[in-house]
Amino acid sequence: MTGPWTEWDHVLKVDPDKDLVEGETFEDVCATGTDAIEIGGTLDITTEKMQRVVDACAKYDVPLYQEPSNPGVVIESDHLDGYLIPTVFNADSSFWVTGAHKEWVRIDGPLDWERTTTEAYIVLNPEASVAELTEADTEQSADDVASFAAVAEKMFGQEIIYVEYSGMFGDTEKVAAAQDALDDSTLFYGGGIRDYDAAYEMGKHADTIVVGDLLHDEGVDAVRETVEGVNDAHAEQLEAE
Ligand SMILES: CC(C)=CCC/C(C)=C/CC/C(C)=C/CC/C(C)=C/COP(=O)(O)OP(=O)(O)O
Ligand SMILES: O=P(O)(O)OC[C@@H](O)CO
Ligand SMILES: [Mg+2]
Repeated sequence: MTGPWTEWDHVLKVDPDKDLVEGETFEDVCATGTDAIEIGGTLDITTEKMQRVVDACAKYDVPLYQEPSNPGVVIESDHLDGYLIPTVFNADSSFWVTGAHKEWVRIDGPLDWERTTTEAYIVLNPEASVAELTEADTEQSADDVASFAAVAEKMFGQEIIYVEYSGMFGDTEKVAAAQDALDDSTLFYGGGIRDYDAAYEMGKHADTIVVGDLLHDEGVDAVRETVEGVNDAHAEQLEAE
């Protein structure tokens, strides 16, 4: 099974707990050229905040995905193309690998399986809320990261492997190592992409870059530059092939 993410170069992650830059609208957000919008964050997320973003983006044609940080914030909406559900491969407790998921299925199942896909996270910035929450073991060498990626694809059949540096620009060597370890899965990279050059640089290693805080801090023009950065990196790779 292959999903639409195999075609994505750029994902914009909208945090429903954070404001847009003054004067900007969700219409502007949907017109940045991003391939998909993922709605989620670690802290202070509610169904009301989720719903507000989904409703605001509904009439534009960019694909919309919810990325819930816990089962309690999942919303049902025809406007959503699907649900991207994190599972944190280097979390301290199995709760963040399969436990929260089991509770979700127990309480709300059977789920909308057709529209539900997991993302195998490898969390690498110890300062990020997501690392603190899941008590992730962020001390991972390039070899470790590559091995996690291989386990996720080959043993657990994960379609999306997500190297997560939320809040900081990561180590390109580790992202490249993850890419080398994968055959078919899509490699997402997220964290600290703030301009064209950072998007271009990570675009050389990742299949898809995820841009988050920049939208809330700098706004849509800065996001559009990151779309250009990753698109240029991928176009050059195609030419070189
Ligand atoms: C079973 C269900 C429905 C959910 C569980 C999903 C899991 C395992 C969540 C744990 C990891 C997590 C909280 C992912 C949320 C997405 C994410 C990484 C958002 C970015 O987080 P940060 O940038 O660290 O947080 P803030 O921006 O909110 O500070
Ligand atoms: O907010 P930033 O640092 O862009 O990170 C993006 C995303 O990977 C967060 O989950
Ligand atoms: Mg964040």
